Amino acid sequence: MPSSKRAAAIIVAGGRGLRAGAGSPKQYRTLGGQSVLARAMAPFCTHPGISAVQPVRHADDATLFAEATRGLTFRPAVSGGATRQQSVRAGLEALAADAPDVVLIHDAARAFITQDVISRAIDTALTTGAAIPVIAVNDTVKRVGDTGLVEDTPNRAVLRIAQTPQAFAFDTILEAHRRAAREGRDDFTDDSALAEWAGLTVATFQGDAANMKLTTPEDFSREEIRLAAALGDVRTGTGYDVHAFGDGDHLWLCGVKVPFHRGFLAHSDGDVGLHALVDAILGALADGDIGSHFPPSDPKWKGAASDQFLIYAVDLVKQRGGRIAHLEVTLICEAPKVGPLRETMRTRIAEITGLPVSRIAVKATTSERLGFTGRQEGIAATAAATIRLPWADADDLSGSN
Ligand SMILES: Nc1ccn([C@@H]2O[C@H](COP(=O)(O)OP(=O)(O)OP(=O)(O)O)[C@@H](O)[C@H]2O)c(=O)n1
Ligand SMILES: C[C@](O)(CO)[C@H](O)COP(=O)(O)O
Repeated sequence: MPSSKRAAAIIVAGGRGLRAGAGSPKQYRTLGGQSVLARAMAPFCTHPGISAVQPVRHADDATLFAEATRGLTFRPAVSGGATRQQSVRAGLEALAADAPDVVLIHDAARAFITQDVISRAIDTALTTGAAIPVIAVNDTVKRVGDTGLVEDTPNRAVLRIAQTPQAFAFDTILEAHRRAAREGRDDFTDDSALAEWAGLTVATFQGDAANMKLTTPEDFSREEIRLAAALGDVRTGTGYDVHAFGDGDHLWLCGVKVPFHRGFLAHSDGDVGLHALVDAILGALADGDIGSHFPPSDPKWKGAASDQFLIYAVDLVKQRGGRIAHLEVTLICEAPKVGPLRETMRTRIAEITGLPVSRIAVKATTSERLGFTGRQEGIAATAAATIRLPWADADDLSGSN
């Protein structure tokens, strides 16, 4: 877009959402933890080609609106009217004092708008003066009469589904809306229809099937399932391990060899930190514990380096198609001091697991000289793992399990 041109966006959120069913108007409901309105507005608020975002809400919705849009930057909302067309005009009038070159008019009910579609809207409107996003009709369409009988079958090759944002030269669409109001025309279901009536030529550009309008309860349940499937099956697991001190001159802690005046009494190398992490991952997988995968009775694991247990647990997650999002371990001991070793330990766990260091937390605490750790008889460790698995089946998602 030429830098001298300004594009603004109007988000119409003044409807009642009656077809979507009971509860708050649909634009204030959440999908995947975020309000429909925020999803619809945020890509405009952060688009570098949009100089101002003008929301239009129902006069009664000030509180719902404020809660749903917290954190976004936009012009003060104005109240809409009884129809979408009236709400659009309220938004246009609010922008008139500082008129942009083009205006994009978008339904708050289209929550899955992308910045690519917004860019196409700006570019096409700047060159044509009026442009709307469309997608092809993939089903055969019938014209059906009042009797329920099919009257004819329009040629679907020339039909398109119109979406928003619909984009226009600002002065032209404002004047068209004012004229429609003067002439008592309040029946246009989109701004393109109003522009066509006013004699404008309307161009089209490629829309996006994902940019559908949330209209019915089924739209909400389908999209909730889709978002949940995309997020995956997020699980957390916790782990705990203890080893007593024995003779020795070093400890293995979180995969790091730490010089110390004691060693661990253990079948393996006794690395409580890695053992707790392994148990946390196995817990998140609901797949037993470290003892069931590496029985202490098996001589194979005598003196074993514990990094192989962690590699094994990470592989189990991969085999299930999952990913580890976060690992954290807390060492509970009076000594050695963990603070100076923290970054080395994080780096070592990152090496073993293949995760970025930023996803690994190593913490430590004393037990205020209380209990076995306070008496320096050994070290305890707790751990937590957050993993993301693909959903196994649709039943999981519908909550019927
Ligand atoms: N008086 C109105 C009516 C609709 N809209 C907005 O226009 C968009 C598209 O309208 P629609 O999907 O029909 O929303 P509602 O009118 O809320 O739904 P319903 O017809 O089911 O009540 C929505 O973002 C809606 O909030 C508006 O700003 N003012
Ligand atoms: C503007 C619109 O979303 C384009 O498809 C549609 O016309 C709105 O229609 P509604 O009857 O207000 O849902």
